[in-house]
Parts: sequence; C-alpha cells; structure tokens
Amino acid sequence: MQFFDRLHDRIAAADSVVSVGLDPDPDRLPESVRDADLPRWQFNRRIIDATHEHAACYKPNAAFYEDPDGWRALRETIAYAHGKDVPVLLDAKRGDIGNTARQYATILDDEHGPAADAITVNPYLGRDSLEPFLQREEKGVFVLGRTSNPGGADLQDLELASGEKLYERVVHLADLWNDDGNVGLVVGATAPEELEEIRELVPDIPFLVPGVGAQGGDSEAAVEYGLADGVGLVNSSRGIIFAGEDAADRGAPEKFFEAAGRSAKQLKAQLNQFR
Ligand SMILES: O=c1ccn([C@@H]2O[C@H](COP(=O)(O)O)[C@@H](O)[C@H]2O)c(=O)[nH]1
Repeated sequence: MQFFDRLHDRIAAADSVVSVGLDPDPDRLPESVRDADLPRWQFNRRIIDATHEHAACYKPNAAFYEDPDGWRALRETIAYAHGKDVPVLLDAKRGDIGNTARQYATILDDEHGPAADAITVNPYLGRDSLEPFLQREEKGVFVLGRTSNPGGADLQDLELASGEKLYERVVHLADLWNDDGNVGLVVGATAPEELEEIRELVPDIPFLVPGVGAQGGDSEAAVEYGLADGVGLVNSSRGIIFAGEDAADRGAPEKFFEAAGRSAKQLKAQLNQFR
C-alpha cells in the first residue's frame, strides 16, 4: 500500500492530522525513564501509549537517534508505533550523490528491523540524489520546500534569474518528481503566506507542516493549506512530548505522560476546527 493511501486511512481512523514528533532530547527526559535500558525507547513507548489515539503519524527526527543505542531505540519505536497502527515518518533530511544516496535510502528497507514508512529529503543535490528514495514507491518522500526556521528565507527566498524564488523552483521540481504519487512537501507553519502560495502551485501534493507549538506557527494556515484532499500532517514535537515537564518538576512524575496525551488531544481538536 502506498504511503499516502495508508496515511489517508489513518487520518480517517484517528480523525486527526496530528504528527507527533518524537525528538527525545536526552537533557529533557523525565527521571522515570533515565535509568532504563534504552531511555529514549522507554520514553517513546510511554509517549506512544499516551498519544496514539490522537496521532495520524509519528515523526522521529534522526538527529536524536544517531548512535548505536539510538538506532536500537528508533527500531523499537517504529515497531511499537506500527503495532498501534500508526505510520512513521523519519525526519532525516537526506540527500547526497548517487552511491551515497543509494546507501542512505536503505534505511527505508526492513532488512535490519522495521523501517519507517516515509522520510524527509533535502532537494539541494537534485533529482539523482533523491532517486533511490523515490524508487521505493510505497514509501512517502517529503521534500524540504520552505522550512520553518528563521533562516529558512536566507536561501529559499532568493530570486532566480527566471523571477521565481528558489523554494518555488523546488516545489515545481517536486511536482515533476512525483511520477509515482509518493512525493510530499515540507512547508513550515511559521510561513503562512508561503504555505498559501505553495498550495496554489501544487494543489495535489500533501504537506508535512512543522512549526506549530514550540515554534509558534499558524495552526489554521497549517490545516487550510497543508492538506491535499484531506491528506497532510501538522507536526508538533516539543509542544506534545515535553508538555508534562512542569508536572514532573512539581514532583508528580506520573503526570508527565498524561500531559503529553492531553496536549496531543488538544492539538487534534484545535486542528480539526479548520478541517
Ligand atoms: O522546516 C522544518 C523542517 C523540520 N522541522 C522539524 O520538525 C520538528 C519540530 O519540532 P518542534 O519541537 O515542534 O518545534 C523538529 O524535529 C524539527 O527538526 C522543523 O521544525 N522545520
């Protein structure tokens, strides 16, 4: 089954477009999991238990797993999310020359354990750098379009000789690369005007919209422009997984994960107002 069909079904089943970001910053893990074998996995397991009813997808960012224990934690997390019937999008922002890209793309294969259903990629090296990802037709491939960080405009807003902005060219290329219907775009909620404009350029491509919650992005625009035929994802990571930090600080560790569940539920309700 293709990723966007699976995502469509999950969005319907959970009545949610919330992507829960699994970025287990080691400095912010609660005491209750710090001494566990694989603390990041124990953290994610409890976050998934608390949030899966409200999750259309989980989005672990590879940056938080790039060490031997981290890869183990990631595989366990993917298997557990799949056990709850929630797809997983690995935010890895890959993109490199051919032979390296071929190697990078093997992270989407099940050979070494359960693999993610989709990945984020960086378009800067052009089509051949993304081909190994695109060829895995059942996997979703989210191309960085207009990112949510303050410096996103430094390069992405540059005007080309054609008069197009660089991100507009990327969006156009992503559309051309979408032969198999497995391409999505990453467009930040902190850039609502660009979100609207990009949606006009590519009416049929689903977006992953990060930047609501901790980054203060526009959740209404994220939903209004992020979804294509009802399919798309609005991500919050820290705003959900660390929502219980205050409770833990006040000496109520058991409330930590309940707060994550509440936060995911609240975000789902907030976003559903605009669907
Ligand atoms: O443009 C982008 C692309 C990716 N991200 C990633 O999404 C999450 C956001 O985390 P929050 O805690 O909700 O701010 C994180 O993994 C980023 O690396 C993004 O924010 N913007």
